[in-house]
Amino acid sequence: MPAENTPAGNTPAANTPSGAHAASLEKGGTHRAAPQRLAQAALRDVPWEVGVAKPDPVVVVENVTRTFGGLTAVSVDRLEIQRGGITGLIGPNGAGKTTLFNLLTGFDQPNTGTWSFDGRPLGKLAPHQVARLGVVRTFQLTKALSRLTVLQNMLLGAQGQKGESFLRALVPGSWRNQERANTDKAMDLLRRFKLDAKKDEFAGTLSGGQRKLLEMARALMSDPQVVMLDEPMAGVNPALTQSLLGHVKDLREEGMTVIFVEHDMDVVRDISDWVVVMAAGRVIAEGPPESISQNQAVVDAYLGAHHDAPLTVEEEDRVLAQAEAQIAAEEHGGGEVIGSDTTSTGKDGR
Ligand SMILES: Nc1ncnc2c1ncn2[C@@H]1O[C@H](COP(=O)(O)OP(=O)(O)OP(=O)(O)O)[C@@H](O)[C@H]1O
Repeated sequence: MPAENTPAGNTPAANTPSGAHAASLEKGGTHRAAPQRLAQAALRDVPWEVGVAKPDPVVVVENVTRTFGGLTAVSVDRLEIQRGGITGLIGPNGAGKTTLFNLLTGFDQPNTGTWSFDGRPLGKLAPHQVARLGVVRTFQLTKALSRLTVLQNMLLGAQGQKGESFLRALVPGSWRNQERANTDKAMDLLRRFKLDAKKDEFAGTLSGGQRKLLEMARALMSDPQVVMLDEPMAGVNPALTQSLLGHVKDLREEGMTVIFVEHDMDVVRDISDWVVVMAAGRVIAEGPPESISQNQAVVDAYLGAHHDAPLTVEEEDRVLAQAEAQIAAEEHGGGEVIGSDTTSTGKDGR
């Protein structure tokens, strides 16, 4: 753990506010701190250390492990998520990011450990109970039901419907009012995500990016406080990526806490207030975006995962000899040479 990494002298450059955000700063001639700046400011003096305490944690994870057979997919000793900020969760393939999301939202059960939302333990709850408390998630592969319309998909995301209650269902008109309110809310969100014109189309006809938007819109039907997005930008075209990024920033502006998994480091740098890095199930680093590329453990984890360390001199010689042997074999028309002969030529040629 990089104990020497401290924020002293490394405070992030203040973001330049833009658009509506800038307008809110200037309203009435006074400078009001927007929520985005509050989360960033609150994290400014937090040391860049794994498991570090946050000034106002909304989610706290303690000693959570999850194994599959002999494989430890998640082993997180302590992780706190700052309220009202955007936390990026990164790490090489198989690091345990999705498994951690599954655990925190009740889609999987751990071997050990506890975690809480606003001080309430969430450990034993089912996904719909976690959602009702205010923690929702989206999935890497969208779960939009392709044989339902866009609007029907939205209505599935509504929580706490009075129609769910048997007693309320006996009160005439009560359920209808709820249904109308849900539809109004769904249409508001669809307008916001520019999907309202598609409300009666089957979700299966939407593009990948539109499905991601639908999934985010549906997650908001339950008025969550914490939104967990699993690779929200994956497979989305560049135009929609900008739109999606804007929507994620909007969630923060509205005071929600966002945790998102992402592989694109430009996206991570652009929108994160804090970045958590996982590798082989563990949190190996955390800090503001600019701290991450300076962290040796992170560099090692990524290089190790991508196998892109430079070749040694011996390896270079061998690869070259193999290539020359292949070319020679093709020139002589002797296809049979490629293979074992090539290998032996490579070895002998050195
Ligand atoms: N249901 C399962 N059964 C067996 N192994 C699993 C299961 N789910 C995940 N794993 C394993 O746990 C490890 C962590 O997987 P996980 O999907 O959480 O990683 P990730 O960081 O989300 O990866 P990616 O970025 O590729 O989505 C991997 O080795 C994976 O193969």
